[in-house]
Amino acid sequence: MKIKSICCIGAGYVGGPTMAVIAQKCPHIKVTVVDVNASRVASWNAKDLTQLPVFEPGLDEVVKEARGRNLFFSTAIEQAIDQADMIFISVNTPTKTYGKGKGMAADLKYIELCARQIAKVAKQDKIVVEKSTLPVRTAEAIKNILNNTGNGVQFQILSNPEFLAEGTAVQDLLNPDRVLIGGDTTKEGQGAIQALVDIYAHWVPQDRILTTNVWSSELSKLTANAFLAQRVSSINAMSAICEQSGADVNEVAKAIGMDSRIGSKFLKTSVGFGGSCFQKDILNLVYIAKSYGLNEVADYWEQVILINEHQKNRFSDKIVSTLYNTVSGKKITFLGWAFKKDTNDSRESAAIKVADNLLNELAHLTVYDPKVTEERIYGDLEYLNSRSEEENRELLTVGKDPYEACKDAHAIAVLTEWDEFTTYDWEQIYESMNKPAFVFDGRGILDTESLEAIGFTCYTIGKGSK
Ligand SMILES: NC(=O)c1ccc[n+]([C@@H]2O[C@H](COP(=O)([O-])OP(=O)(O)OC[C@H]3O[C@@H](n4cnc5c(N)ncnc54)[C@H](O)[C@@H]3O)[C@@H](O)[C@H]2O)c1
Ligand SMILES: O=c1ccn([C@@H]2O[C@H](COP(=O)(O)OP(=O)(O)O[C@H]3O[C@H](CO)[C@@H](O)[C@H](O)[C@H]3O)[C@@H](O)[C@H]2O)c(=O)[nH]1
Repeated sequence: MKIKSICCIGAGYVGGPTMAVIAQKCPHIKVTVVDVNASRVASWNAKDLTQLPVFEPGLDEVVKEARGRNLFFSTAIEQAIDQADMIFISVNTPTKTYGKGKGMAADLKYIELCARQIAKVAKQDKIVVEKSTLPVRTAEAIKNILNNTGNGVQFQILSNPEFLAEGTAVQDLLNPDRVLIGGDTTKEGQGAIQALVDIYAHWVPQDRILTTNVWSSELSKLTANAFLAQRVSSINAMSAICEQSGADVNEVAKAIGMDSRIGSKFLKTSVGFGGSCFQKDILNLVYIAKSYGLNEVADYWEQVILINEHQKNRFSDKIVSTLYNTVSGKKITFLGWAFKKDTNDSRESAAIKVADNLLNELAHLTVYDPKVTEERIYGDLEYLNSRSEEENRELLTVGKDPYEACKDAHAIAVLTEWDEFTTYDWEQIYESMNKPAFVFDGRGILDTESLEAIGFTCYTIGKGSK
């Protein structure tokens, strides 16, 4: 089957960039990305490309090339479903906040809504592709809904999880380690797999396109995230031992990473991993393990989350204990709020928890982040419900200029590894601060030796005292 028209439901961090790259690489395919969120769709259609709802290096160029040619963003969901041969479901699958599995299981209500909408609208056979990250065997539920329309339309369900990381989304999409496609072993299933393989083959070498059964594909996505997050928690656990023992976690990471069996990636210690995926997907895995009665397996993976919580708390505790056990009324400046550099996304960012802990101690926080909006920062805090909206706004201000933000601070805490933080005039910052002036580097990006030469007292995560 040759695909002429694609619809993607969900114009978020995955749907937008993924479809933009497919449209760029396959100019003969019409790609329509639809969303219920009209303002998000309007931002994707903005003339000024700096207003795209997702900030990703290089994305503006891809959108500029394809938008209006064969890439469209729209709220006309039914029309796009009707016209498409292939429909990607790329909606959010957050952790459930209610009922059975609350705080752990994936909330599949948006997925089910999509399946029902496709079932209602479709008049011709279609291939439905799970792009969202889903619990293993979700395709079964989607299939059930789609196969019970009674109108004779045939659906093939594929699993095609996305492995892009934010901040490098365009690079990851253009040059993926692998593309994973799971489908039925039937003739029709294999035909659907081939149709999707043919799309990716426009730019991805064939040997990097991996096909499996649906369940392996669904579970591989959760497994990949669990393994990646587990590496971060492992090195973060070691960072605590390094601080006590006088070892340097960067030296330890380098030493173990040179072992080709271990490898060097994902061994950078930090104030804790964030992002919309790691925590959500591991909790989902824990829930799945528990639902199969595999409690020991569930406990094993849950520990990755518990260490991550510990790391964030350890960082805020360190700030409080170093500032003579009280931060009440003291100005502390956060450099960074995003969960990693080069993204405007702050979902589950470690900064949120560290801020919440310090606000509980009545610290006065000023946050400067090059990309995260003020609205989003307050939104992140309000979501926690730890105090009233007014109290959050009283205790925390959002700075527009880093030098202004650091002025009169007792301490600076680096929460995100933005490159620009390393280029600041740190002497000027030092002059403007309260003394003693402290720097807490939660990302290990600053040159502590030169900061100490200026007069700062520094703490770097994972570095013991000499
Ligand atoms: N963010 C990432 O880096 C990343 C990477 C790989 C996989 N994933 C997975 O991809 C999925 C999407 O993640 P995201 O970060 O793009 O989420 P997102 O919240 O940025 O975007 C999802 C979009 O879907 C829309 N939507 C929800 N229900 C809808 C419906 N019924 N009809 C039309 N639109 C609807 C929402 O309005 C929203 O704009 C999740 O399952 C996530 O786990 C995310
Ligand atoms: O050595 C490291 C690597 C990462 N992190 C932190 O871990 C979090 C996640 O980083 P990263 O994985 O780079 O970004 P995500 O966009 O969350 O991407 C992950 O989650 C996506 C959503 O499922 C997957 O598609 C990607 O493959 C997977 O890397 C961030 O807070 C990072 O700062 C560290 O602290 N140390």
